[in-house]
Amino acid sequence: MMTTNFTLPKPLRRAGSSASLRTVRIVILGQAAVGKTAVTVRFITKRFIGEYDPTLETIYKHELSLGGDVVHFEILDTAGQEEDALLIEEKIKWGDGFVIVYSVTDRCSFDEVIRLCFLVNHIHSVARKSSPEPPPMVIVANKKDLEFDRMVSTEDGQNLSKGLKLPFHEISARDSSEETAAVFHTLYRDMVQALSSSPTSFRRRAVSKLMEKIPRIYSNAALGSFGRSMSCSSFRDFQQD
Ligand SMILES: Nc1nc2c(ncn2[C@@H]2O[C@H](COP(=O)(O)OP(=O)(O)OP(=O)(O)O)[C@@H](O)[C@H]2O)c(=O)[nH]1
Repeated sequence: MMTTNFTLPKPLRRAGSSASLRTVRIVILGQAAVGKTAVTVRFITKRFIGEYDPTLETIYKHELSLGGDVVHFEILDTAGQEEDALLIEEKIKWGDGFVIVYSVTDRCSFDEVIRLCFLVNHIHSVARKSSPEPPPMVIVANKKDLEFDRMVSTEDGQNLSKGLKLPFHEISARDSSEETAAVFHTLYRDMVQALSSSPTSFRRRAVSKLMEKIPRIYSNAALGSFGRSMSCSSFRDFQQD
């Protein structure tokens, strides 16, 4: 299991247990070919794998030790092409936190970020009336290694993130496992903070059966051996009802 020196706010640690287990659901959004799968697989396996099936939509399950907690990530890597509004709504409702990816080599993918952020905020504000705060989100500018093909400056990305009041990471999934992991650590930290300020914000709601049809891959399987099935508690366990 991978470990990191990530520090959690103490009040959220489960009393009496040294390593608690929590489940976080993350949805990766962004236009086609911006590197959503590359970012997800880089985080989970620390490897960069060049080509993937663009149509394959997957939920990756991955366990990681962060600041003394065992965190069970469920990461939905969406297919980037235009799709059914109902389907995207179900996926957004399913998620607790969101990574919105664009490519620095693709101006259209950058323009799409605002629409996706508003869509996430809108769907969550309707679905989770009890929690008025927008859900945790991170903006990711990927492919920064392709400097000669760059169409979106770092400053453009920073200004967008300031305007939307969201964290911003410019990364290369191809070149850096650390930069990629930092995206998920930031999001996880914000999810923990959101939970402490709004304990009902991660209450699970019923989602469509369509979500059950998305294939699941356990990180151990992605690494070449079959993963264990785990029985685990979820973020709900940390709500103080
Ligand atoms: N140079 C470079 N290429 C990258 C990087 N990240 C992804 N790619 C490449 O970009 C292409 C698309 O990557 P994917 O991860 O399949 O993109 P996606 O957003 O999941 O695409 P869809 O599934 O079609 O939505 C592939 O050829 C990757 O190898 C990066 O950081 N640098």
